Amino acid sequence: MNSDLVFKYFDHLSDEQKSQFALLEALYQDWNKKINVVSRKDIDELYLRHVLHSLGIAKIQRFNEGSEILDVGTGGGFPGIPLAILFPEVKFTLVDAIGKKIKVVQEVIDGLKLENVTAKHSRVEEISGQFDFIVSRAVAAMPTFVHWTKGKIKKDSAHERKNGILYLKGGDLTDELKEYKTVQIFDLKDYFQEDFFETKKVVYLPQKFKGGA
Ligand SMILES: C[S@@+](CC[C@H](N)C(=O)[O-])C[C@H]1O[C@@H](n2cnc3c(N)ncnc32)[C@H](O)[C@@H]1O
Repeated sequence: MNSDLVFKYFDHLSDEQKSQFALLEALYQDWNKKINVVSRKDIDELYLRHVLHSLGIAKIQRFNEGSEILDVGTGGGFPGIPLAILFPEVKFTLVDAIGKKIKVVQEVIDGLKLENVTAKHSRVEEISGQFDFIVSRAVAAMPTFVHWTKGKIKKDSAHERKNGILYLKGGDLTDELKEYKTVQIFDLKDYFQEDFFETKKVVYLPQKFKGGA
């Protein structure tokens, strides 16, 4: 499996973007040997389980030039790094509480020569500034996540869709999301045909909602 999987679903990429996507495998293989940030099984399927999954957010929301996106609990750089390659005119801040993960993220940023990404070693609660959208995968249940990110979303929207949270989640979310009346759930199987996406979703929570924190 290689970066062709990405090109299958995302055309109109520049040569630079194509080479950045192609370079991800070597960069992660190399860094993962030194600092384990991606499981062995996942590194063999990097383009499916990490890169394409991260880009699922882009199938739901295209970010406008100049907008600012925060990736909370980015780990090895997901979903932030693939999105930053896809949207070179958008400013990304990738934050994680574990320093060695941010070290890998910084190495990948440098290796790809990405100029639109800042990696920060911090808990998200301590991050200042406001963002158009907050993206994430596999960090916390929605109520905790909403609490952590309170006040970090800009009020004025630069997109047709209201600013808010775009969270990659899987499985049955009925219970976790029951208090959020305005939540919208998008099935990634409607966009990607691989079995991996059968249960995968993008959860969109607009900034203002009833019943939340
Ligand atoms: C399961 S990993 C997911 C990593 C990445 N998002 C992915 O999907 O591959 C969860 C990450 O969230 C980070 N994390 C948890 N709570 C956090 C917080 N309050 N602020 C920043 N990072 C946090 C952890 O350090 C860990 O790297």
